[in-house]
Amino acid sequence: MAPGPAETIVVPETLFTPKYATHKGVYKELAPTKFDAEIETGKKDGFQAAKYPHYLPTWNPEQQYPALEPFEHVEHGKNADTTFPNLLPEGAAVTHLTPTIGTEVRGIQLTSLTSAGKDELARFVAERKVVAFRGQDFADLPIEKALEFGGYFGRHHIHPTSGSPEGFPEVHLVHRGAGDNSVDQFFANRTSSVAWHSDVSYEQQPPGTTFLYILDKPETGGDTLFVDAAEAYNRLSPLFRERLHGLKATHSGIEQVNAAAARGSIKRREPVVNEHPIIRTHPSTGQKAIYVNPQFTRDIVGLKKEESDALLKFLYDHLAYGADFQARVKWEEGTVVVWDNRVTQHSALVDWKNGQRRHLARITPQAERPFETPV
Ligand SMILES: O=C(O)CCC(=O)C(=O)O
Ligand SMILES: [Fe+2]
Repeated sequence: MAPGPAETIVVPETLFTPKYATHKGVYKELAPTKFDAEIETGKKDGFQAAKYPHYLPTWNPEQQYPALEPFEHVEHGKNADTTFPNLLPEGAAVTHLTPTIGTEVRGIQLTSLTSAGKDELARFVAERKVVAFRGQDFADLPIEKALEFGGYFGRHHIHPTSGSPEGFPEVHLVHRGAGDNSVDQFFANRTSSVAWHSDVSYEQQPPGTTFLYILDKPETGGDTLFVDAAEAYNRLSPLFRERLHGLKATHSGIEQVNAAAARGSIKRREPVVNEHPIIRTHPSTGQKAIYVNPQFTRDIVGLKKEESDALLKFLYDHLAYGADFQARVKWEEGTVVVWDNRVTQHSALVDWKNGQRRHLARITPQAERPFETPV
């Protein structure tokens, strides 16, 4: 898909909370060198005894990037062999978790895939929505090699705020709970950790095939939930689908940057707001899927506030309650989970025993600008 004209709105600095103006200064006291030294000497709370210390998160305020430029995305799944001979040769054990979403694969190594195998991977994941590859050596690769693998599927997304391994801002890290009180604290003022979203949907070209791999896990808990947004679309009546066709919604990255600022963290880029179709088409399967999520979608273009809120609430509830088109992935050591952010949403679950570490790394190739095709 050729990218469309650049209509991304870059939000002026003046719209940030006043806190943001001071946070850069405050953050200087946590200059990366001191921070890194604390990690190395194991002094920083929660950073001791990591299995993968080179994957511990750092937030380097010197990582400052210009607005993302449009790029031409190549969808490798498009020309893939849909019998998957290179991805799933004889001997691969394939178990579907549910009829429409979720598959577990054992007996193959992602890192040994040829280009044809990677093309099939993109297509297989688009069809199955989320696939857990067990027994992988991926986490043991040098980070450059892991990025080289992921870079086949699209341009690496650099997250505006998240922690990343030192020197690799293209890797998004999830790290919580190591010897600290953060799991209990999490529930101090909320009742649930469920937060459905499609990653960074505010970007003009949000991610497609996405990789998340486990580095360290709690004894039990910390599963990840996924919902099949294409099946969610299929469940709607033809009349209701018709109402959704042609509508667009805004997706905003402003609040995420503001929240990071409020906790004294970094901003790698100015946040953006983009409009995307509410129903997007997958470029290789041609499936239509609901593409609004409660984390980043703000309003439906052209509707009044109450109308927009009501319609979005219906769609969010429909996705969230759809246990009959959801899958729950349990992490095992050596698991790489690959999902297609264009046709799914997901949520981490913070339900494990306080004090245990949960540590994952995400590689997030960007894909095409979302588009809608006629029915
Ligand atoms: O921690 C998880 O299970 C998922 C976190 C997440 O939303 C992501 O990595 O995109
Ligand atoms: Fe996510």
